[in-house]
Amino acid sequence: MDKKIFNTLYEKALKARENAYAPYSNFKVGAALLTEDNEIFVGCNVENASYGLSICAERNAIFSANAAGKRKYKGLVVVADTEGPVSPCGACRQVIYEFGDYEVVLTNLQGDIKETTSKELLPYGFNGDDLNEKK
Ligand SMILES: O=c1ccn([C@H]2C[C@H](O)[C@@H](CO)O2)c(=O)[nH]1
Ligand SMILES: [Zn+2]
Repeated sequence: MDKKIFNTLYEKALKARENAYAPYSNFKVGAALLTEDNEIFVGCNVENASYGLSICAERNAIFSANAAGKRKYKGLVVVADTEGPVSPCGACRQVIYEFGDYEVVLTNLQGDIKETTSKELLPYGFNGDDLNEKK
């Protein structure tokens, strides 16, 4: 990912992380998503007393972009206070995968970086094509 674009997304993700509502895990996560038409949507994790209802930062950002009608992305940056770059959960990998192939940069507060892609994060991923296979 271009350095300038990364820096912008990283700053936005850090800011979104500050808005995380994580009173149960105390694990705050932020995400920033760049659309193909250069808009940025952010997300943070939002937990719930009924733990299973919690939403991750990555899905929050992608759903927010969807709510604005944006479904084509160029890049996603995710940040958390982890020892190495944060690793998205399986549910988020599936949602990230839904919207094509784009750059994903996983980071932490120290600025450690893992550069990957939406496809690479979910090898042999399930996609909508499989739904029509038996027709
Ligand atoms: O990549 C990740 C991993 C975890 N979480 C959230 C879910 C939950 O609120 C908390 C602990 O799992 O962190 C994210 O938002 N993104
Ligand atoms: Zn997740």
